[in-house]
Amino acid sequence: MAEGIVLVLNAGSSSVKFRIAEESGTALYEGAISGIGSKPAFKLKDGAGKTIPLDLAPERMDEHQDALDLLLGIAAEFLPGRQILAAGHRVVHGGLDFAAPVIADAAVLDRLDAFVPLAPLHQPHNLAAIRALARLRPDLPQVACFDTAFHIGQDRIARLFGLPRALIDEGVFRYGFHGLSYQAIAARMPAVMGPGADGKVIVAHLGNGCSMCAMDGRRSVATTMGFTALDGLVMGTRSGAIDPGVVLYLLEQKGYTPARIADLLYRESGLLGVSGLSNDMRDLLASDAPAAAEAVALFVHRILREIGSLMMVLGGLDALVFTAGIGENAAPVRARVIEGLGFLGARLDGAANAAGGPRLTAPDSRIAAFVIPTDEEAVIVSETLRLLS
Ligand SMILES: Nc1ncnc2c1ncn2[C@@H]1O[C@H](COP(=O)(O)OP(=O)(O)O)[C@@H](O)[C@H]1O
Ligand SMILES: CC(=O)OP(=O)(O)O
Ligand SMILES: [Mg+2]
Repeated sequence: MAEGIVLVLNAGSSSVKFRIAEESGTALYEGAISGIGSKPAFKLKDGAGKTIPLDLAPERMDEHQDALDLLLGIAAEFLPGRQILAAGHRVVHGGLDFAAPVIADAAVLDRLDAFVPLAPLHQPHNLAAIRALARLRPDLPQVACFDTAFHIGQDRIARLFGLPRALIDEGVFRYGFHGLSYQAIAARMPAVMGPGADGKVIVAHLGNGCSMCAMDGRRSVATTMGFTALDGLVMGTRSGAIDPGVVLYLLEQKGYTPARIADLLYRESGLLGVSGLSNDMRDLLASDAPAAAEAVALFVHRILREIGSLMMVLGGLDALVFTAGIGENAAPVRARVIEGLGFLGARLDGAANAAGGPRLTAPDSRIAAFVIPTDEEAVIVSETLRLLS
């Protein structure tokens, strides 16, 4: 009998990234459906990364359900006779309740609804994709894999805010995110870094959302994101950490509504807000506008400040790992971060950095730096199969 396949979905606000994998984990196809709610675009690649030209996308795609319909059609057309065994999903917020992947049945979905306000850019779409697929394929086992789970073993002190105990007791503390990415990196680190992988390492996930994770023995000991994915670094459209007094000022002095403030902090700030130009690091690096340069400078400055903070939690720093869209591709950003650690003995290897690594530092560098491409989808495939077996 032909091997079954696993469908992986990483649903965002207007897009669904997907992978179709063998039971062995080998990727057969992957891609993204973007433009949900407007004009859809469809990208498909084979397992070797080669683009497959397709003219399938309809004129309009109103809902995630339409995207999933399209995806199931693709699976049937390209993999005739293959049975879909399960679907695995990235779910950004699992709160305190979910420390490991679970079968996402109706009762679990109802509990996960509670975290929608804490991850408005992600959680509603993650859950919508699971529900849409459940309507199309009610018998298909669906597994939710959480971005918060990797951080759950952190010391309690690393997770507390200095807030009244009653709020702490109801779960207002630091959860941290990008855990599927950090899990993928932690698994790859020994092959790329050797025994140093088990030392004191800071992983910088710099994508659309940005965070850093301090790892010791490849376990999370602290991270820059907190109760929500707004905290920490400057991101594409999110502010990162700001003085909470700014929120009070907007509410009390400027009459902003909570919804207006949420839009401001999640969608209009970060690189986009500071540059007034774009949320895309490529555009900013190519621009000679002073505000674009300022946005990039702030992005790097905030990374360096947070490295300082995470190093103190680790009690030192052996290595730095860059990953995700900016971390994997933006050599000028990596160079500025590594040069910022020069006083600690970090020595950039400019040619290696320009070539994309994996090692970015000279042999005599006291802190090693690497690029390791992330693979959230691979983690979801293996977790989904593990849960089902
Ligand atoms: N060649 C590049 N140079 C600089 N930045 C890049 C490059 N390629 C991608 N990026 C950045 O990576 C970001 C997307 O990161 P990615 O990890 O794919 O995001 P997500 O998966 O969260 O949507 C883009 O917004 C862009 O700023
Ligand atoms: C949690 C988060 O910020 O995810 P992303 O980077 O995919 O937006
Ligand atoms: Mg991402």
